[in-house]
Amino acid sequence: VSPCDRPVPPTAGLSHDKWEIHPSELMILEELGSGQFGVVRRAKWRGCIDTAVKMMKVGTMSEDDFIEEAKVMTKLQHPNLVQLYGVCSKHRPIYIVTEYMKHGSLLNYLRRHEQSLIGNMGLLLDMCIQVCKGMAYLERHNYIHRDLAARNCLVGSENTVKVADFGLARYVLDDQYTSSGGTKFPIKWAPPEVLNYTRFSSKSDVWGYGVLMWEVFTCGKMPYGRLKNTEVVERVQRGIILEKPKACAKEIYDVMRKCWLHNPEDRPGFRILKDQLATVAQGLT
Ligand SMILES: CN1CCN(C(=O)c2ccc(Nc3nc(-c4cccc(NC(=O)c5ccc(C(C)(C)C)cc5)c4)cn4ccnc34)cc2)CC1
Repeated sequence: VSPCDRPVPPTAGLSHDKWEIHPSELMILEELGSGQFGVVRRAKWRGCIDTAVKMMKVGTMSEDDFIEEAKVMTKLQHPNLVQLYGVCSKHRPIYIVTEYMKHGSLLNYLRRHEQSLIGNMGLLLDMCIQVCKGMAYLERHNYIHRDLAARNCLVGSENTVKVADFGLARYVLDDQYTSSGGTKFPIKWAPPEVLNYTRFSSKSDVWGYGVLMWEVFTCGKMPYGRLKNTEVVERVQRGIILEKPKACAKEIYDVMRKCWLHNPEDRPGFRILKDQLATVAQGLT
């Protein structure tokens, strides 16, 4: 049986460091995007498995800590999580090799397909439910994402949506990104306890999930429009929340609002959210 017909091993498989991938196994192809973190390119692994390879610019992350954590991340396997296949850590820059998602980020997908998506509440809700399932799996494994947003979810074939880069934020060295006062900190997706005490939890991920739902039902609008981060912090502290998107049914907005309850304990967990959204989805058909 050719390797291309065998089911994709969730990790590098055979070698004793099953999370270590040898660069010779990768055939690097076109660039998918880039940023201050480095470059992402599509690649064929072992001749046939489509992957995305993040080539992390030296100095952007604490590499040894990440490589240690990669052993845990490769064990997180769910249909709505972008699978980490392994890392190439014997050279610099290190490569982070994941499954390939052919339609790119959920944020760009929403913006590019707004015309065909805006009236389709059922499809938008299904995207939210897929993300919720991936997040419920992470919650069950006591794994906190720390940067859940539409930009960090990816779209594959048949409108599959998966959560990407879970936990990666812990290894970013740029304190403009990691500290809540930094210019790159995702303020608009952060709850009060993160803004004030950097207290991350699955319940702070739930707040970010509420904002992701808002992004989905506005087809990729920027939350709080052009408000400056300081103005958003002030509003969030005062309990002012995002308004209901036009294309969103009231019972869906009611779920979003629960994600934005001031006290983390009052917010539903992802398991509860999944059931509530499934109930709303039944009501729509
Ligand atoms: C018809 N359209 C044509 C245009 N288009 C594409 O070019 C396109 C197609 C597929 C793409 N797929 C992926 N793209 C990416 C990708 C692309 C660009 C940038 C990034 N960025 C990152 O991965 C990234 C950025 C920042 C950070 C920290 C936490 C350090 C701040 C961590 C990670 C990822 C990752 N992937 C992982 C699995 N699949 C993909 C991305 C783009 C989409 C389809």
